[in-house]
Amino acid sequence: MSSVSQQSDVLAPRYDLGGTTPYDDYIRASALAGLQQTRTDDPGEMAFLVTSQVMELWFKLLVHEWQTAGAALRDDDLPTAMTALGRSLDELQALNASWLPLARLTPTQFNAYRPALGDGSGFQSAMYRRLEFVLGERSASMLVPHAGTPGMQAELKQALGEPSLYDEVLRLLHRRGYPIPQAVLDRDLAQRYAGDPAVEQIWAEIYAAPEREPELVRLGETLTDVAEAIWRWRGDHLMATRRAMGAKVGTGGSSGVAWLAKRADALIFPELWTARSRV
Ligand code: HEM
Ligand SMILES: N[C@@H](CC(=O)c1ccccc1NC=O)C(=O)O
Repeated sequence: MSSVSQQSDVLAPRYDLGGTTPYDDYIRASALAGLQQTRTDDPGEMAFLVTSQVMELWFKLLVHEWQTAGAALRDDDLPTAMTALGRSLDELQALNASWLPLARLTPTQFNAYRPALGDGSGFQSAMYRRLEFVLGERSASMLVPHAGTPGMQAELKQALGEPSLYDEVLRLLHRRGYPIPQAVLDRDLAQRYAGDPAVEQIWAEIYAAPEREPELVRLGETLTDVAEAIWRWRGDHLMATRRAMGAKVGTGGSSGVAWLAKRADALIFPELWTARSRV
């Protein structure tokens, strides 16, 4: 019998690193571990704080993936775009799984630390807004809550003027000869894109003959997967909120569940959904 543990040449890791910690130099784990400052003695608050921070990190990574995908589409490099989009689907699954520690909060449990949140609200998350902007969900009014952090606001403002991931998809379709209306190509990038019947028809045609442009069907389906995962994140957020605080007013000043329900209803990349009725 030979198992790895019985081999005499098994090396233990280095213990003496000569006064440096290369892991920490790269991962910055000690800096990260210094960022969990709770405001109450309630043992449940840490789960709220860490889950929110974990989600912020996933938001950041997703923005990175979709920026990578957008830049690759601009270069007509579909393989690089698809690889980044594929990674983002796995990351979205992990993001959505991170609702679990908050999904069953009772109002009593949430109330134990809710007052310590003050006027803070996820509505004020700049990284979430950045994520929505890169997907094409955008409006200038969403810059207003970030006036208190001028650096973040400037970054968001710049993002508002850049093509979204979906804009890059439409431009790619245009370069491939699909008749994307000029008004769609020239539209004000700072506004939310509500969809266009001509673009809907183009997707319907791509889907109706999948053997003609299989990689465009795969792109459409991967974007649909992204849209569905975002819809799930919003739905899970809505249900966690409903369980934790019922119909109370939100710390951000909204009517809470009723406001979230309205936002959770909308689907991103609308034409990829409406086109299905035409195939
Ligand atoms: C028990 C847990 C949570 C509750 C009860 C809750 C509640 C709410 C409520 C009521 C709103 C509406 C705005 C307001 O008036 O405050 C909101 C918005 C928001 N929350 Fe949460 N939330 C929870 C957890 C989280 C977590 C973990 C995140 C992740 C960072 C998050 C991110 C957001 C975002 C991004 C918005 C704005 C959504 C939009 O603009 O459409 N929330 N939340
Ligand atoms: N809007 C929530 C509180 C909330 O979600 C929150 C508050 C402060 C900091 C972060 C929060 N949520 C998620 O990031 C509430 O009304 O209780």
